[in-house]
Amino acid sequence: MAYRFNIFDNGAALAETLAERVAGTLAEAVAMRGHASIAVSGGSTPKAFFRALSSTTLDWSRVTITLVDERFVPESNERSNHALVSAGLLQGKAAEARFVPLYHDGATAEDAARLATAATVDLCRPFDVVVLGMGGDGHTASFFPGGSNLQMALDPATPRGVITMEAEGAGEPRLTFTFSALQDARLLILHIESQSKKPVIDRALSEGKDSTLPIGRVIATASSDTEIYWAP
Ligand SMILES: O=C1O[C@H](COP(=O)(O)O)[C@@H](O)[C@H](O)[C@H]1O
Repeated sequence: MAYRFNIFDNGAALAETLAERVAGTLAEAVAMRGHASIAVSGGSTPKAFFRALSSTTLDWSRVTITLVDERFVPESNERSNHALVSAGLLQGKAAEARFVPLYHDGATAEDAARLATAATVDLCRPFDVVVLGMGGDGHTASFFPGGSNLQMALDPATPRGVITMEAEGAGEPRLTFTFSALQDARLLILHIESQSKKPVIDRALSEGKDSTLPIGRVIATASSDTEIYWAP
């Protein structure tokens, strides 16, 4: 589908504008349906955005937050995306939101994926907001180039839900929502920061649906338009 590229001078300006855009969409969903759902990314990029979003005014008690993807580690692990969300987003006004984790203690990654699918079944039909990130290798969510379940993850026929992924660049095994669960979000955002990622997203956009970079395939084949937010 189509995309719109929004360029900011710096990460702080991006975070404020993106937080307003996301909060507005969540508030609209609450007004129309009584509740709202959002799946956010982990990694290092979203910290300022999480801070800005957590201080926006809306009825957070009616918002459910989950993750686009998670490392198969408990919240106590410093690489946990859940820990990042707890520290940055589930704070201030947003502390009233409900959080649904993908990781499940004691389970194998496959078991955790099944449990996470069951726990999120009502959230992603479709999500109100999905905020994707992008790694320097062109991965988004845990759709890693060369990933063990990449074809399944990207296949539009794969049911909505959470599956596992292993890949050389991924570190630990991953849990990730499938493309089908993310691609029709009412608001589909891609949040990227750093100069070094600019040529990666430019290449992904120019290659489109045949790109070897998973983010290129996601943007080209998603049924929702993607709003790209980028700052150096
Ligand atoms: O592994 C991950 O990486 C991407 C990008 O992270 P960043 O640190 O380069 O911002 C992230 O979108 C994804 O959620 C995360 O699990």
